[in-house]
Amino acid sequence: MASNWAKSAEEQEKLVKKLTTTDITPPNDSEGTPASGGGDDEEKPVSPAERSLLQKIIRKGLVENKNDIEIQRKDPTSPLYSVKSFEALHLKPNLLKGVFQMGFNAPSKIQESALPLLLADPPQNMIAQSQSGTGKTAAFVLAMLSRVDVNKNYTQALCLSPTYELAIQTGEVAAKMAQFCPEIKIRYAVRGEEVPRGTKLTEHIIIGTPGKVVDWAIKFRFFDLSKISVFVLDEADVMIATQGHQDQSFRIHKALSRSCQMMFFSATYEHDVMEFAEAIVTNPVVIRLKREEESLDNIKQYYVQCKHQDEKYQAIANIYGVVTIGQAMIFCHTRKTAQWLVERMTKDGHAVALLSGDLTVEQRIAVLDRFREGKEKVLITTNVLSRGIDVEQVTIVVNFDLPIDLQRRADCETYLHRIGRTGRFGKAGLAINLIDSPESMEVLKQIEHHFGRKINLLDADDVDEIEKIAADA
Ligand SMILES: Nc1ncnc2c1ncn2[C@@H]1O[C@H](COP(=O)(O)OP(=O)(O)OP(=O)(O)O)[C@@H](O)[C@H]1O
Repeated sequence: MASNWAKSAEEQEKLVKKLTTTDITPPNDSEGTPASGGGDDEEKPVSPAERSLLQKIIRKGLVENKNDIEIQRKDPTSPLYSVKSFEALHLKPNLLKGVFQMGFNAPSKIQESALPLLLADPPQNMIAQSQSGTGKTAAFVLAMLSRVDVNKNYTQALCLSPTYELAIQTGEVAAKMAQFCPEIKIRYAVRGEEVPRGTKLTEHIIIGTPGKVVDWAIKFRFFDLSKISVFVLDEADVMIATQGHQDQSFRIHKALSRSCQMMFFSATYEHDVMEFAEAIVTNPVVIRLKREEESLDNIKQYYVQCKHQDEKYQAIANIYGVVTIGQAMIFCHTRKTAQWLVERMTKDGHAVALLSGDLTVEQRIAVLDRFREGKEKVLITTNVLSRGIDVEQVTIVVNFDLPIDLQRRADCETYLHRIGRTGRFGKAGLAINLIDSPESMEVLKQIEHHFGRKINLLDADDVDEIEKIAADA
């Protein structure tokens, strides 16, 4: 196993070298200043757009959800039904072929209810909210692809995405789904894309960012907004978090025809998002799939008593040495600790990945891509960077430092998010907390008390025991 892990060490090492200094003395602030507390060790917060992108990159497949769909509609005469198969949607055969080619056997929960409405005649307006990964993008991409009439050579479907990268992600889904429909033409309206003055675009679908779409449609009239029959506003919650995007979206929306079908997607359901939604979408059907609560059921929790940072390192090395299945994530309090740990593990010949605020967006994507593909078994990160990103394939979570808030008390919400799993996973997980001071022991006690669950002591030298526990997880 160690050789497997070592295989990719070289590539990872290149990244690490860029990021770390040659000084590998243990940082003495691992339980020190909370990450949000300032200083040059502080991680910069990740923007909602970037978080959403990273989440998409690391995701392996559909996020399942056992909650029931909630549907509200103002017009009781609008048809409501759900489908259990893609065949039941009567798609164009080549489009259906593309859907199956992507490995989609049956509609996801949100798709079961959303797709019949999105494809209905007369068209229905929709506001849909469900957490990232539940199949929203695939749903509206399918709706756009089915609605366009390829005999008309002008733009008929428009999708607004908050950023360049998110628009590209959506475009890639559309290209895959339309792989057997070469007659459907798609164009990106994003930075770097230039169109000569006076051009009339003939692509059926445009996926772009609001600023570029305002330029192309309103300023230069490369396409006619009044001829758009499907308008999608994706990642609305991220959109409103980006300065100027909401106003630009309204400008675009104003130029659409009354008969244009409006679809509005968001991963969250806050008041400002819903206000935005209602201003854009008239007489909508609102579909909502609540996030499943995370829980500590099926998670085995342990702590390892260490005297100092070096012993914490040793504990990690022991765990790394015996774990042969699954992937692990190690959380450190500060960037400095994370970098120190990565450097030390790399020097000892272990292949580990570092997700750090020092990386550019492209580097972060590269790190997460490699981790998703299993090229590294261990991902070391700080909380600031990874908060809100679900890493489903991880079976072992190590808290090199326990999460604490500004008052240095246990941050139980973060602990639950790092360790917890929703019902969808079914399988067990393993959490190991490294304790090296009376303060960190106190934080552990607060966590135990908060969740009403005992966290057992584990001897990090007892490799047989660790092996057994990891194998059961
Ligand atoms: N019906 C399906 N069957 C199997 N996999 C699916 C299905 N629909 C979507 N997926 C896959 O599930 C993952 C999540 O889907 P999708 O990106 O559409 O979700 P999303 O809700 O739009 O997420 P986000 O909010 O991050 O955009 C993707 O990898 C996608 O290929």
